[in-house]
Amino acid sequence: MTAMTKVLEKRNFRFDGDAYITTARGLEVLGSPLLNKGTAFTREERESLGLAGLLPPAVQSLSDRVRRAYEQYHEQPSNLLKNVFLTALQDNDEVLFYRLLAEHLREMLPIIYDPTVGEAIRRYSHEYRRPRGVFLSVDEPDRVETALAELGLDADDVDLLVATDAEQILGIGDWGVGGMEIAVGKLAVYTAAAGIDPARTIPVALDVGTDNEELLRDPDYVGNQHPRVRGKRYDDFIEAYVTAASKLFGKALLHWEDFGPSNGRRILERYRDRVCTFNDDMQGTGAIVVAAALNATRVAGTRMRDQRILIFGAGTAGVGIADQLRDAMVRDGLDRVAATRRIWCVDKQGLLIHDMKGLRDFQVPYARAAGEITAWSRNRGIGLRDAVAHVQPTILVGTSTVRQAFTEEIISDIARHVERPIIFPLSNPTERIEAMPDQLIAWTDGRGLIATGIPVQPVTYKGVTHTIGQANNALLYPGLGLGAVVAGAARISDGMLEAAAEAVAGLVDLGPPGASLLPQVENLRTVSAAVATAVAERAVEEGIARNSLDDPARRVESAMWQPEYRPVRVE
Ligand SMILES: NC(=O)c1ccc[n+]([C@@H]2O[C@H](COP(=O)([O-])OP(=O)(O)OC[C@H]3O[C@@H](n4cnc5c(N)ncnc54)[C@H](O)[C@@H]3O)[C@@H](O)[C@H]2O)c1
Ligand SMILES: O=C(O)C[C@H](O)C(=O)O
Ligand SMILES: [Mg+2]
Repeated sequence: MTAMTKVLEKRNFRFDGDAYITTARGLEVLGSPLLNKGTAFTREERESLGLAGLLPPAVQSLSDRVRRAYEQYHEQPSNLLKNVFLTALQDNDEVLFYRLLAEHLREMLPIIYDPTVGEAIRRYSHEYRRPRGVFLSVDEPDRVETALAELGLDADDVDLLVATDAEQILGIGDWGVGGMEIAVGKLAVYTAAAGIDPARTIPVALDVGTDNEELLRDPDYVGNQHPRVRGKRYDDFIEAYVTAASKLFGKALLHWEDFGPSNGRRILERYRDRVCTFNDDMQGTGAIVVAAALNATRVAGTRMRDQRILIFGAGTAGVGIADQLRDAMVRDGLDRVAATRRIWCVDKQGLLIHDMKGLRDFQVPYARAAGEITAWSRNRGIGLRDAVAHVQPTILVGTSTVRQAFTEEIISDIARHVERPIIFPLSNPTERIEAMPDQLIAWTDGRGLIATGIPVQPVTYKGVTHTIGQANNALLYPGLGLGAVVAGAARISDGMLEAAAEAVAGLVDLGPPGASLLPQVENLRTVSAAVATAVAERAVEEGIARNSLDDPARRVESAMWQPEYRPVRVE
């Protein structure tokens, strides 16, 4: 057998609905994280799979293994090492990893996902132990299809691919091949939150080089050590990826994560009508912010159509949020032009104005006419403070990556004009957040309606405990993905995003003072089930579902993979 035909062999197991059937024996079984149960293999399985001498005698249960793993987790001295420990656990025994995560979701989500994942991405080449996912290189566009085929998966074996080119990871910029960790982390959340079967997912690093000087100089860097490729070669590479993924896994959803603003938007526009695809930072974020804004306006007793919205940081997420808030105002009765005019964007060069230099194409719809602001002082652009003073926003969104940009002066100014200011500092990770909730609550004298991108503790102020919702796309994209998979959606429509946002918003009890605007992360499974059902129903209504669904809620429930050990039998 040649080396090539060997790597293209089919995966060494299949699932028959009840048990894994495998051709693997001995160490190969223990080295396969989807099959491995370690000390939980039964005596019969040990005998038939050639494991009898490879394991200590005790036969333990999944809960025994979870208990031990939890103790080991607590022995890790830092969040980064906890992340490394969990990664190793996932690479050893996926069921154990997901059960442990499910039982300690609130505690462990910030370790496998935001904010610790940011540190894991920075340290990727140094903490590197073993690969996970598929690494595609811009220098070898002809190998894209072969590389994806090397997993040995058939067309019906894959539901979902999460790909990143890592140009704008969270708010920490360009981290080259280390971006693989965000694809892996997003997929872990898909499984923990929505029960997407981990065996049916593929994380993909689209390695186009990096402009990060630190990585270019680092002898340990494991990615392509050259500057980012742009222009036609970049586009051809993305095209090769979409073509190969669609050819090999025709029904799979293609999720894009943490691209730079212009590439992210261009890619989405190019492929959104061609394949089932979405950009999480633009669309997932936009939809979760709509959910939080719908609930905030309910608490404030105001209408969506009456909001004045100021977006600070008009990049991928900021403009994605603007688009969906605009659509939400249109649904509340405004025409598109009037809705757009209720949104102001401030970026590095200040308030976006038509005649300014360096305006990016996707920012143009939100740029203000120069005539509109003639009365405003304009020496060196209109910064956030002046824009706030003139606009008096009812909703302030931060997607700028600028820590502490929302100052006491700015927030107090808003609080003087607006009864219940809605303030969402969404930049991740923690070191990038525009203001912490305890500050925002104090500066608005408890009237602010707050949601953040990172997980934060509740804030007690003058006797009221404010629970802070996590306006992170993690509350939305897993259900969106599951709904699309269950429906066999041919594409992801704006209607499906709207349905997802409304489903999330509808799950919250807004009655108690200080109530969170969004569901709590420990309820991720319930949230994702509701989102998936609403999304699948909408896909059917819009005629883009390829599967027929008589009872979408039941189909969603039964599609959810559960972290439990299944029998392993020999082929
Ligand atoms: N909560 C969520 O679910 C969520 C989702 C996506 C992104 N984010 C966060 O939002 C932030 C932005 O992400 P992105 O993907 O949109 O990045 P991006 O690079 O596309 O956008 C950031 C924007 O902020 C602008 N900016 C930078 N410095 C500024 C300054 N001093 N003043 C005004 N504007 C400034 C940049 O010019 C850019 O337009 C990140 O921290 C990311 O983690 C959060
Ligand atoms: O990854 C996250 O925590 C949310 C978002 O996709 C981001 O880029 O910040
Ligand atoms: Mg992101």
